[in-house]
Amino acid sequence: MSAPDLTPTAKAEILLEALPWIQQFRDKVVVVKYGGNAMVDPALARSFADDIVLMHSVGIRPVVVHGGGPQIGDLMDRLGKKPEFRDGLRVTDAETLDIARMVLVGKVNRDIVASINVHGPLAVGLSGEDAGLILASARNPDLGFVGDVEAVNPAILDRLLAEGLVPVVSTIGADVAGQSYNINADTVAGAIAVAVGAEKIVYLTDIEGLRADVGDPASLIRRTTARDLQGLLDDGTLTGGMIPKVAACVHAAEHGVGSAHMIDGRVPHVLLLEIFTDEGIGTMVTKEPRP
Ligand SMILES: Nc1ncnc2c1ncn2[C@@H]1O[C@H](COP(=O)(O)OP(=O)(O)O)[C@@H](O)[C@H]1O
Ligand SMILES: CC(=O)N[C@@H](CCC(=O)OP(=O)(O)O)C(=O)O
Repeated sequence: MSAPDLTPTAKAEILLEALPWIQQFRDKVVVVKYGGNAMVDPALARSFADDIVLMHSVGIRPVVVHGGGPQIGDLMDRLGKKPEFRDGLRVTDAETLDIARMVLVGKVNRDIVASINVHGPLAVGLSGEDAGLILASARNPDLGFVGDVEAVNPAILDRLLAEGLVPVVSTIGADVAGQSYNINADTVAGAIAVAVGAEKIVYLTDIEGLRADVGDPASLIRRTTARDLQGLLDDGTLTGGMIPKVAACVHAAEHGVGSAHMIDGRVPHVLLLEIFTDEGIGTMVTKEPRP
């Protein structure tokens, strides 16, 4: 049913349903990981920007961490390079690092900042190299310039948030010698959520949530705990891009982030449905079981 079909009372009830959630999340930091697969449609990109601005307008402090895997893949194709992944991570030689940096920092970040700032001067784009935000180290020599998050220095984010701005972070980090690394965006989002003391982290992806059986849409896991997910990671049930995502949810939930969510970024305004409705949406991960 579209909004004009609702009675005035029904419309008011929908708005009122948001009230306790607005109160609960007021002044809290919510990290939103915007996956590359969830940003391919321009209408969805606009609905994402609307949701971030609405969250900000009711006093939530969003931090956007974005991916761009498919967009990096597209430019690699155009340049005649073949993407290769191991356990969900892109093997990154020096040329691929340049491509990832150009696409993430130079294109995807700019597009997100621009779409948020249509609503007012709110978003500031930065990469993990800015103001020492992400100290990286080489993850494994076989993967080339793929980084691990060694440490997050959240000072620049704290300053931007204190100014009422919305940081939009690209996931390139640097080591102490200034060497850049390509870091999986799910991993960075989890580490940033822990470092800024976020109340919640939300992953927008291209599937409705975590499935117990990837081939069976009816097997959506609505609620789970960090411990149960660690079991899935250890027994090899998860594949591809879900591995870093689930590992990051476990890390966040075990290090003080109230809840981690995996939701379907292909659904317009899915962020609002997750944050401001009673039933939520997708998969919720907490440290302890919740009713
Ligand atoms: N158990 C699982 N439940 C849901 N998705 C899974 C699972 N295992 C693997 N996947 C895959 O993970 C994909 C989402 O991860 P990824 O492609 O890295 O997205 P993003 O670009 O949002 O980070 C899904 O489209 C799905 O194909
Ligand atoms: C090391 C590594 O794999 N880095 C990722 C960074 C982008 C990313 O994570 O994007 P999504 O969130 O859209 O998948 C990559 O090169 O694709």
